Amino acid sequence: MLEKSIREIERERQGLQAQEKKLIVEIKKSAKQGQMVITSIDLLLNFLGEQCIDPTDFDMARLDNLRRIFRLYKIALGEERVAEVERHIDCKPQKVEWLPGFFAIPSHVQIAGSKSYRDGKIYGMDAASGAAVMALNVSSGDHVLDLCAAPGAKLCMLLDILGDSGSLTGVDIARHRLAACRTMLQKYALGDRCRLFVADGTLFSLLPSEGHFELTYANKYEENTDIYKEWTPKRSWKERKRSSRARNVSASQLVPRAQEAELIFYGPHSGVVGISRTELFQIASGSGPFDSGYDKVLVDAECTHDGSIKHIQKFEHWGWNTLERRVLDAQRTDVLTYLQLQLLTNGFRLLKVGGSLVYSTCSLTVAQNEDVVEQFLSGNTSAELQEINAAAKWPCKIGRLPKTLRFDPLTSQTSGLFIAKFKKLAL
Ligand SMILES: C[S@@+](CC[C@H](N)C(=O)[O-])C[C@H]1O[C@@H](n2cnc3c(N)ncnc32)[C@H](O)[C@@H]1O
Repeated sequence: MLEKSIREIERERQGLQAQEKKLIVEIKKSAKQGQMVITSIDLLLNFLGEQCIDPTDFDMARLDNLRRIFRLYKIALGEERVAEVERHIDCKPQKVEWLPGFFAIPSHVQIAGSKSYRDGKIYGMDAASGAAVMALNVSSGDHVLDLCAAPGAKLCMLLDILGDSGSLTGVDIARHRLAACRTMLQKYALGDRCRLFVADGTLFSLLPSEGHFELTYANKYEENTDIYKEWTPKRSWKERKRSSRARNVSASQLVPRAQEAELIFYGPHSGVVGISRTELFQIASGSGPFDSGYDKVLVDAECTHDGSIKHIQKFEHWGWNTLERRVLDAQRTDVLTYLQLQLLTNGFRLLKVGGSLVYSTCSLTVAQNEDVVEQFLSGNTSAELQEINAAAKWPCKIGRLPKTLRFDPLTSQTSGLFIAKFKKLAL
């Protein structure tokens, strides 16, 4: 009975896909014949055509059939667990050969209801996003900053790679999104070396806590309210009041100041436990360079998400008429490119000399990618674009600037993503 209805649903889905495909072909034909049937899908095709994707190849039905990708959590524990996942999702996952720990399954197979997912053994993550993390080349002991961290797929992968040394600081301006990120850390038990701040990444100024501070007997047991004890979801009344005061101040201004970064989570080995509030909130002032900056910085910037298949597919529910406002609006793009440049500049300011930064967006527009990179390079003489060595084996294209990379659904069988990597030189 159940099997029959699943089959029916699948048939219906395929029917809808075929209809949609026909519609797109018709739109293209009409446009070619000069009958101006301009619809939002057409606008999207034109928009993508002006960027990197050939609109004659771009078809929604094909995107819908792209494989679903998941990452095996704690791959160091062995890939034999794939057999267990296979039992739980009732489908044989295929290894993504160019990206360790990543597996592909057909798009109709859902992982969210499976036992492997519920038990925190796998999480859904696009392979291009995995590539952005790999490009950063994080090694054990690194102090890493993720400046636009929520909802946290890249943050989790970074922590997984980091293992049991170093630290990770996750920052995001959206409290509810960062709270979801905290839930994810707890689900996957990855939070040991992580601290999360609600803050504006364009102003964030806290350097990594090197974690030299041990929680002494005295400050563990004495009533010293200025020293961070082990994190507990139930915060003291005093602490709740302090953060609500900070929130009110930030709400009354347009953006929070760096000092108003609000700590919403920290693990026992994140360098927070045992230090005082004054020590934690020491501000990196000026434009650097700082000896004590971060070894690696990820700026996975806010963007129009036009390369994200998941995002574009949401317009089927939101209505294609909202596309112009949400994706194609030139004014919104201007605001975003300004934000992207500010995020990149501040992330780079907090980077150690010799350290690396990865800038990525899931937009395919030149304005949000190569143009931002060019502007940034022209104002930062200590920044050098770096070759991403691992990319030699990746199914992606070179961007419009040498050494930058572009993933797109057709070339890479992934969501769209732009990646650029920089090194900070001593001047
Ligand atoms: C593309 S998403 C990041 C995705 C995330 N890296 C991941 O892998 O799950 C961009 C994020 O930037 C955040 N954001 C937007 N403006 C920001 C700002 N000024 N400072 C910090 N984060 C910001 C958004 O709230 C959003 O969560």
